[in-house]
Amino acid sequence: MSRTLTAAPLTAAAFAPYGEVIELSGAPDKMINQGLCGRHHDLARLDFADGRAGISLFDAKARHFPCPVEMVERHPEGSQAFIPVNNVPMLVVVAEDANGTPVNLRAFLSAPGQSINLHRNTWHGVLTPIGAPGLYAVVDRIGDGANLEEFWFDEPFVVTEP
Ligand SMILES: NC(=O)N[C@@H](O)C(=O)O
Ligand code: NI
Repeated sequence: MSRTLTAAPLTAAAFAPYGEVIELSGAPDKMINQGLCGRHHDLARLDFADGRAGISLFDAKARHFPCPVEMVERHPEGSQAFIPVNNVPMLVVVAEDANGTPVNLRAFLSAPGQSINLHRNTWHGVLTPIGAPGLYAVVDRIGDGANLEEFWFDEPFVVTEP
């Protein structure tokens, strides 16, 4: 089985089974602040079981293509959003679940200005900036109990650029 994936440009439609792409698209839902700000409202489905939303900062090392992917993980108790502070693109790897095993991996490369929100319990690669600085705000669940399930591949996948 080929262990090479080619990253595709990230689009809301292609990513829909896994989460939302948070980006400006069309006119704002509402003008606020005396007409000086457009509000693009409620762009992602946040979901936190038995916990609360938290905002953290991830300062991640830069990666580059071809990029090995040794594992994917998921958060059974909550969604997770990655918001670039410096507009640095990220490699987003996601997969379907087959009875606890990730299958049909897909790789996307975000464009500057794009953020993502991963739906609860969705297999994904860890935050992977393609460039520096890899500073991202992360909105995810803060709460008790385990919220991280990892799956390590016997042989890494390798993701090539679009
Ligand atoms: N483990 C952790 O906090 N980070 C991961 O959830 C990730 O998706 O990067
Ligand atoms: Ni995660």
